[in-house]
Amino acid sequence: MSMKTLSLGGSLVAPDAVDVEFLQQFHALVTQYLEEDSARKLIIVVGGGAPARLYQGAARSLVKDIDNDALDWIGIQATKLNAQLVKTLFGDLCLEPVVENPEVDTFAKGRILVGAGWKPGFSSDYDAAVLAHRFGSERLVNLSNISYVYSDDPQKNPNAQPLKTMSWQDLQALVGESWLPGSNLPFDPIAAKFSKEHKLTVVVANGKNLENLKAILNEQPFEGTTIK
Ligand SMILES: Nc1ncnc2c1ncn2[C@@H]1O[C@H](COP(=O)(O)OP(=O)(O)OP(=O)(O)O)[C@@H](O)[C@H]1O
Ligand SMILES: O=c1ccn([C@@H]2O[C@H](COP(=O)(O)O)[C@@H](O)[C@H]2O)c(=O)[nH]1
Repeated sequence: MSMKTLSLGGSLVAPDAVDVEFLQQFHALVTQYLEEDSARKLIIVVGGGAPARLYQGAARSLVKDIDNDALDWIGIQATKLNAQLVKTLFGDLCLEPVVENPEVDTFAKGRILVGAGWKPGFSSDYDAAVLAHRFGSERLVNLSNISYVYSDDPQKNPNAQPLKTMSWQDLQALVGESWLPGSNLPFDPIAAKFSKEHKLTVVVANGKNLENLKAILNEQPFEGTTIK
C-alpha cells in the first residue's frame, strides 16, 4: 500500500471565497492519481483559509483581551467547514467521517481520508504531521500559495531567496518555536517540532501548480522545498 499525506492549505481552498476552479482541478488530478494504482491511498488535511482569519479578526475586535485558545477554536471551525467541502467533493472515494482527532480516528474504508483541525495550540499542519507519522507516509506534502520556503516572507520582502533544501533547525530559525492563532507561515512551528522528533520529511510546494503536484505524487523531480 502507498499512503501519501497532503496538508492542503486553506489559502488554496478558500483564499477569500471558495476557489471552485482550483478544487475542480485538484479533484481531477487526485482522482486520476488514485485510478492509476489501486494500492494508492491519500490523507488530505485541510486548513482554514480566509474564513479562519476573518472570524478570528472579528473575535479580536469584539472581545477585549481574547485568549489564544478561543481564537484557535474559531479557526478550527473554519478548517472543519473547508474539510467537509473537500470530503463531499471526493464522494465515494472518502468513506470515513472528517478526522477531528488525528491521534485516534481510523482509516479503514475508502481511498481518501480527509482531516480537519483538532484542538488549540497549532495549525492543521500539525494534524497532518501526526497522521503522516501514524499511517507511515514517507513524506508529508505541505501545499500552500508559495512555491518554496524563502529566506524571508516573499509577500513582504521582494529580495527573499527560495530555499530548495533545509534542515529542521534551519526551518525553526525562520519560523520560531511558538504558535500564534492565524499565523501565516510556510510550516507551523509546532508541526516542525513534531516532524523533527519523528524524522518526517516535509515538502513545501505551491498547490496551484498542479503539474508540479503530479510530479511530487509520482516521485519525480519537482519545484519546492524539502525539509528533513
Ligand atoms: N519564510 C517564508 N517563506 C514562505 N512563505 C512565508 C515565509 N514567511 C511567511 N510566509 C507566508 O506564509 C504564507 C503561507 O502560509 P498561510 O498560512 O497563509 O497558507 P496556508 O497554510 O496555505 O493556508 P492556511 O494557513 O489558511 O491553511 C505565504 O503566503 C507567505 O506570505
Ligand atoms: O488543530 C488545529 C488546527 C487549526 N487551529 C486553528 O485554526 C486556524 C486555521 O488553521 P490553519 O491550519 O492555519 O489553516 C489556525 O490558525 C489555528 O488558529 C487549531 O487551533 N488547531
